[in-house]
Amino acid sequence: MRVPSLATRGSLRLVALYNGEWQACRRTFASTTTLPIQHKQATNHQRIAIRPGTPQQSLQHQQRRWQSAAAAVQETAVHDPNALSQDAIVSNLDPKEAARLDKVRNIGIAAHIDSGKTTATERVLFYTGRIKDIHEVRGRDAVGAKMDSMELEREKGITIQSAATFCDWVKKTPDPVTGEMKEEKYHINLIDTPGHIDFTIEVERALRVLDGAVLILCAVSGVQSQTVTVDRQMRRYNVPRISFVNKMDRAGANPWKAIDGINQKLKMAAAAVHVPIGMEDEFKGVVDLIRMKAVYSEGENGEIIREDEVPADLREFAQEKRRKLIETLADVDEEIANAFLDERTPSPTEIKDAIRRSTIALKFTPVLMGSALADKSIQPMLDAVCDFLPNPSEVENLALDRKRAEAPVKLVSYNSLPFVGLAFKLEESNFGQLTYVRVYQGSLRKGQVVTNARTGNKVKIPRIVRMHSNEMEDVQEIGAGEICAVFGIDCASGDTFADGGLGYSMTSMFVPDPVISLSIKPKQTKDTPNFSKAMSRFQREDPTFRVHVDNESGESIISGMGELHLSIYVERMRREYNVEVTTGQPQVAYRETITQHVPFDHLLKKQTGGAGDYARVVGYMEPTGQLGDNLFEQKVVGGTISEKYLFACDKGFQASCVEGPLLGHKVLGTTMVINDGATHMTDSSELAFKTATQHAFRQAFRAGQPQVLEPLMKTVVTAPNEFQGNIVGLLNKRNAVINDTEIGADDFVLSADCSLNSLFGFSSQLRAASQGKGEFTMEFSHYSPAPPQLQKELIAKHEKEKYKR
Ligand SMILES: Nc1nc2c(ncn2[C@@H]2O[C@H](COP(=O)(O)OP(=O)(O)OP(=O)(O)O)[C@@H](O)[C@H]2O)c(=O)[nH]1
Repeated sequence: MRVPSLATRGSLRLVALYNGEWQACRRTFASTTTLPIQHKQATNHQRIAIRPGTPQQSLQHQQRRWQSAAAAVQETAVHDPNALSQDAIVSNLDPKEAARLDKVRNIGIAAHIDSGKTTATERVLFYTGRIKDIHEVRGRDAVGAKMDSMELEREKGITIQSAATFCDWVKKTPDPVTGEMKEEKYHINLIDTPGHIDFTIEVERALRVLDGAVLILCAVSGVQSQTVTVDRQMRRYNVPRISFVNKMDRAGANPWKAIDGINQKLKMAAAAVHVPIGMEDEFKGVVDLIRMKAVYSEGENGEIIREDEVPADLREFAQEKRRKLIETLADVDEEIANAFLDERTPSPTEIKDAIRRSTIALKFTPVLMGSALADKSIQPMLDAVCDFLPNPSEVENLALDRKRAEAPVKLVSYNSLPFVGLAFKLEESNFGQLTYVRVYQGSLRKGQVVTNARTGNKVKIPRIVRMHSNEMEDVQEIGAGEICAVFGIDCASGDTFADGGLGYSMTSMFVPDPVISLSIKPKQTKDTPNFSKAMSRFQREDPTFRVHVDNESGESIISGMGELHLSIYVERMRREYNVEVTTGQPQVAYRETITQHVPFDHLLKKQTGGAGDYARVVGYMEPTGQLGDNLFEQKVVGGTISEKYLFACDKGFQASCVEGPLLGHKVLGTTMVINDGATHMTDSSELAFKTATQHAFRQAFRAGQPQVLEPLMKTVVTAPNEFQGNIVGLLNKRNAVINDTEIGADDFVLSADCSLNSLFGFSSQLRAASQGKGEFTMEFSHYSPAPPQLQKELIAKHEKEKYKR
């Protein structure tokens, strides 16, 4: 193992623990070393100490030393990742750099459909001075909210694409002793995400790159189906969240039900940090339970925040909820637990610190309350973002070092370290392709040359902008831990960019498989070039939107996450590319599998003059057990088939799985084992073994009691109670399995598993059965055998089409 780097120069000493010894680091500084190398016995692993120079040295001079030292520390980490921890670097950050990062927040707003994400973001932009007026989603002025910039979003009143913006929030806190107001300015990068599951990739990639999130819940509905999905996505990327119960002005608002939902359905410890003052149309503000102060939103747009004593009629209730908050914190935070055991009431600062610690540790979520539409209590939510969500240096981000067998390396949001950034979203704009980049380490400057880790291509960054919905602001440089967009780089969504020498790449986001597809073609052949352009752009921008040409019919098939998803692209094609298209019936992404163990012994033997084809494969096929990935195994003993030919067999198996024998859909949950065979001295070839395997696969598959599988969707229907009978009837007709029904004061929520196939046209029937008041969401759950009659029909139809061709 290499001795870690050692840097000593002037009075700056950088010492690192290595093999149980403290050693000073020497690297770039070796030639100018003026201090002797330090050797100290130490027992404490993972500690790095960087000591500043003497006070006589200029600040700038010291600063440079700090930066070089930190670069050396990271170099040490690269060679011996165990030599230091991120905490060590962070705790030794240049104080100026640490102060900058402390005031940066990268957050996302995510929630179930229509919970008020865009409306809340509009208020955030207004109160931070980014926009001059407030415009509503589906508002009467027909302008639409700032973050819904796409024409279709404004028309439909839904968010389709996530939109990024940034703002500065000046947090005002009274000094606990003097009562004097202290102002702190925070820089917030914010992404508003869509709620519809059809656009789930937008949430996925936003959460991949954000450090914290605001989970919005509706005060009437509480935890809803997509809240559960968003919760899952937040957990996937370890994103700490604060929760905001919105719509407190609505009739039937009940924030305590929402909090129960977070505790029970999301299994996340949650407690209110607010108590509402007034409810429904009497909602005026909140009691801050940490400081025990009433906070009113006043003025025409709630821009004036007035603090007062807690109203007398709420004091007891507020005390009870404060105790509940402390109790919940005691379960997740040791310091509060100790105070609780000592029967001591923790101070407001202790409570605040405990909320911050446990939120960042993903053990707790503080729950705030307000109403975005009624302009109430949004500023306290912004304060909570600053108080409880992490700054970029408090989040662990790893890259894989490809030069060292993909060993994980911790990235540090430090401007002077080599640059590492992740391209998480692509968008076509009037000025060319726009790539959103999260800078994890180092800074990115205009004109800088960076390397795409996937392709190895070097690119020069021609232009950097900060996005404000669809507007942009040019910047020369963007610091570590921030989000920006760059023009003129060719890449795919999820690519890592890094400074030339670094072989780092970051793991990308989770991309769900499409579940629905339809055939599509332009109505007029003259539109074909524009049609192709649109298709390739949409595919580049959205990894859940796929296009392929069907081998048999020659038709273009688009696939995506749901009917709405595909219909939005069809509509965008018309509006943005002037292409009218004809589409076929939506098709379900079926799968095929076998249900029985089948042995095979297949011989391919052809003699057509010259060298022939010879390959014999023997083995068996069987269900893998779960409907997961397919598996190829070779158990050949005695070398009857060489490695090279077995590799060809594997290829043949993989190719067979792409188009199943029943319907031409993908194969799932099938294992093929080859345990014997025969090879001919001259006639065997890789092609012969690949073909023989494909033949054997087809025959064995048909003999293995094959089945057509269809996607089952987790379906959640919400409607007024009086329509429950009608709706249950509708679902029964579709053979849905009803898992749960929750009856509220006005509405009921029904969860069922229903096949995607039987859900086509469901939305219009639901509307008819509930006087337009019912809503439903669906999300892919799992594959399950299709009903036998449907399987027969599908197979017969496929055979007929094959025969026609
Ligand atoms: N009563 C009431 N209505 C609200 C409130 N906040 C938002 N709304 C309304 O709820 C509807 C949905 O609001 P949006 O802000 O578009 O919700 P969203 O979560 O961004 O929607 P999607 O992104 O499409 O999922 C709009 O009609 C808003 O006016 C609120 O605090 N109170």
